[in-house]
Amino acid sequence: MRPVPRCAAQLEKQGSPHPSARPLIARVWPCGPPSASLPRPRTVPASLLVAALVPGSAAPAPRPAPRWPGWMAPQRRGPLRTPEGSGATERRRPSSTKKDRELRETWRGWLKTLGLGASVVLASILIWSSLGADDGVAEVLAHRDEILEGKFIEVPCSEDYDGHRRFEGCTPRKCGRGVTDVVISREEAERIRRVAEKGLSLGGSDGGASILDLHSGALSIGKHFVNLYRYFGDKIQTIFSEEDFQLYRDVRRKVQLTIAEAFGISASSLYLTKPTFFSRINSTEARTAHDEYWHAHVDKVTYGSFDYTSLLYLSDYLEDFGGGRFVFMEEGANKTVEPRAGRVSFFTSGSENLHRVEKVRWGTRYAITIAFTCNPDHGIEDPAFT
Ligand SMILES: O=C(O)CCC(=O)C(=O)O
Ligand SMILES: [Fe+2]
Repeated sequence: MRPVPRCAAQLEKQGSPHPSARPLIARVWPCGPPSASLPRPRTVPASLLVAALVPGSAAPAPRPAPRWPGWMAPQRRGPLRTPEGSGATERRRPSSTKKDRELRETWRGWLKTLGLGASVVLASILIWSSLGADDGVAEVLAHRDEILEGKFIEVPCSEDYDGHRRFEGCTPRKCGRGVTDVVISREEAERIRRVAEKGLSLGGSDGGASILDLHSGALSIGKHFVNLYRYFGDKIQTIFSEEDFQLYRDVRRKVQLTIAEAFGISASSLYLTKPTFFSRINSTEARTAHDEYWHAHVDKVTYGSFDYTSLLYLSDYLEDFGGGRFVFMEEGANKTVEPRAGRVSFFTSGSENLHRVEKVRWGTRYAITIAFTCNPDHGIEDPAFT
């Protein structure tokens, strides 16, 4: 039996003779990290956390082997031990011994304070790294609570586009990433989220990640996918309405204009490409590779036709779900986008924008992936109410 392909690259290798028969979802979630040199998520052993939080709970450090003369030296610095009540030492240096004791007490106090302070700092660092930024996040590009009119950061283009046919005036020469909260209203986001909810309520993955692709009809069900349009036939007309599809078209058009403006290209040179899908992610454990949405990937590698990727978020980070932030991965300085309903995040699809999604820890996260190609041969029509 042939192994189930996990991504476009594996599908190509298997050479499926009927591209339309391929499980579309196999192109949706990436194969895995493209490079072995990617920063690995940092995890903190629980024992370390406990040790840092509870003074004295750390396992005793192994005692160094006795070494002459160092190991014995501290004993000579202290007062000489004499039989109790003999008073020999006191008689010899009474005032200096009292001072010594006071000095030792003071030092002990200082050391205790210092140790406690260090433990608190260490514990804070460990908690922060285990709960929040699980892969060395250094900077938040877009906070959930801020309303960004348009933030754009240019980054040098990778060479990924050279391996594909170039379309001057469209294929990225200027690369980067942008976030805007003013293109799609929260009300529109809520309406489109309801479309996602009703579609996904017809199925849903056994694992934590489900998709619904209104163009191809792919819908996660259990450990598989069905074609919604074939599976539900005419009943689909009672589930979705023409307004739902009109809403998708409006959103797509607005996002297309935003991308064209940000990258200084004509909107008419961009074509919607596949897959375009709603995603619903919760904290249920993954059951198949299709549920593993968190791997770092490059969209141009994963999906092939993508030149510009956009994500429209339909729920709020820390209100509807925890974890699940989008992370642009950069050496030593990852950048996060915290999802917010109505927030559009867009970027050129090459490896200049290697990214991943943090695992969702609680709640449910909804988003739509809408991408554009410069190659008209890879363009698709808007999803339609058939
Ligand atoms: O949902 C997201 O934030 C990102 C999804 C993603 O990376 C993708 O669809 O390729
Ligand atoms: Fe992606």
